[in-house]
Amino acid sequence: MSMSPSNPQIVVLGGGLTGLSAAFHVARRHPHARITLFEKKGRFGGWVRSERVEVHDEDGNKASVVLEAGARTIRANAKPVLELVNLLKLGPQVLTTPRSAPAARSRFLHIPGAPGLSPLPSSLLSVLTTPLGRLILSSALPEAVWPHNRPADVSDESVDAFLSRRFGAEFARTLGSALVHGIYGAASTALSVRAAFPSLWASEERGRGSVVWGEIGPPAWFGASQRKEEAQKADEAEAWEFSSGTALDGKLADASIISFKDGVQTLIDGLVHALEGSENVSLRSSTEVSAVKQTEDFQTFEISLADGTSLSATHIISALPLPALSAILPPNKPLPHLLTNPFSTVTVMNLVFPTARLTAPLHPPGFGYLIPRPEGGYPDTPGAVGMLGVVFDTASLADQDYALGAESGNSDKPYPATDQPKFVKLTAMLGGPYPTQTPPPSDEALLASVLPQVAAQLQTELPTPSFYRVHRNAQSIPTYLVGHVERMADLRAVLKEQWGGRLMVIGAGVGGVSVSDCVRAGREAAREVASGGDKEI
Ligand SMILES: C=Cc1c2[nH]c(c1C)Cc1[nH]c(c(CCC(=O)O)c1C)Cc1[nH]c(c(C)c1CCC(=O)O)Cc1[nH]c(c(C)c1C=C)C2
Repeated sequence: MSMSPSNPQIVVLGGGLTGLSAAFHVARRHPHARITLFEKKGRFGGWVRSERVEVHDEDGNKASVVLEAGARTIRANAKPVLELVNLLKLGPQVLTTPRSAPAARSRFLHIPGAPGLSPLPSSLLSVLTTPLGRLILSSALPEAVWPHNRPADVSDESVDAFLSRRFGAEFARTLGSALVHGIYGAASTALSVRAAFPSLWASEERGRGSVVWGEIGPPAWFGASQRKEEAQKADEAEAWEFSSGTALDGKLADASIISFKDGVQTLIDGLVHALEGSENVSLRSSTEVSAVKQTEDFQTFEISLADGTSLSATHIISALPLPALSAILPPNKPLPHLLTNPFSTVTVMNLVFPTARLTAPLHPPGFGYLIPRPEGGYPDTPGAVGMLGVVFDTASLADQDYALGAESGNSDKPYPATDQPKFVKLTAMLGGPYPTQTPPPSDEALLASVLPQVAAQLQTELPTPSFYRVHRNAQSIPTYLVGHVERMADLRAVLKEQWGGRLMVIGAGVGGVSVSDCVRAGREAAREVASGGDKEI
């Protein structure tokens, strides 16, 4: 079934990054469609939220600093985001971190119970000389000769089970759990490897049982050159609109990650601005949708709003969290699997420290550190605040911040790259799979618990922060449980057969939690609207 050419009315549910991207791409692709986006809250952007705050120290230094509640950086090769940056003309706002910068090269783990930080190897030499390098080597070498050991009836497993099976339990706990903390804020024992790291799963198949060979195997054996060609063709077919003649040119050469002068919220503000300027789009915040139903011939939806009004639509793109979508579907026509996955709650604590009186840097140069699951597992009862990791934000995002006022002698200008900033920002990430106290501790109590932990991990004395902010991102990141890929295929089939492909379900709950995944999902939904739901979500 294809989009009715006469008067398509498209409703987008949810005003986070996915919903806004969907509305933007639909508006571009279908200029004759009427698009209405509903957002329950009073602001757009969902979990993306940047704020600029003024900080000062006791010596009279002042600065303007950007803090993030959610995502803070984006990979420089994230084509859906680069395209959006280009289309929204946000190139001049983009900040880049070069691949050679410590923030791109140096990462650390803090192993619970052991003092300080352990570097993750970033060169061949460090593979041989660091404890984590030796763990990687002593797990990867046997893996390469370990026979195929995936049971024939296993079509998915947890990240922890997968890594333990191939690389051993210590590797899985130390590196696997830390990685999963840093992306999903979840337990690697629960997360599906096929859904979260499909390339690992595929590598095992390509390598005839060995992930290592699947990753690095000789090209002729595994058809690597053919794969590269296929990837290139797929890329061309995508027809990304950002290749040349844009302000991004040059900026991205040698960049590893990007962000924006005023934070990731720039993407949201750019989308909202563009959509508000579109005649065929209506953005409705503070508006709750209470029910949706579809006529039997699949042609029309009736969308009821909490204020008692309603409207009709030919298509719905839902970018709502799956449980929120479940709550507004007709009770006699539920969709499968919307309530299967749990969500993790990640508490984000932004900390800004004054540095003028420090005699040594607050932390080593690098991106930050992740903290693996403790050897004995997560505690059963809430105790000290469970820490997942710390990001050294100033290392990659110093250009967002600038000195203020006469005392600095550097009024309203970005910190010169050579200057030691007078303030350093760090973000502590807490919660996830650790049990939480009810009621949650106050911000002051949380700070009092986190500061000594961070000081011990960094093996330094911390000055009193000039500023801190706590964001409790409740139920923010879905944990794809084992079997997610198959369940989503089932969901797609039902959407096609029982909803005529006119209800599209996208977003972090379905197909990827990164900024790039969200933008890509919105872009693909716009294409799907035209094809009547034949494309895979
Ligand atoms: C609010 C906390 C978040 C945690 N994970 C995410 C958020 C928003 C989502 C996320 N984080 C990363 C990825 C992968 C990105 C990609 O591959 O393109 C995703 C989807 C990686 C990542 N983790 C941390 C940072 C700074 C980054 C880079 C991207 C980003 O800015 O989010 C640090 C970090 N995030 C979390 C924890 C516990 C943590 C620890 C240091 C949870």
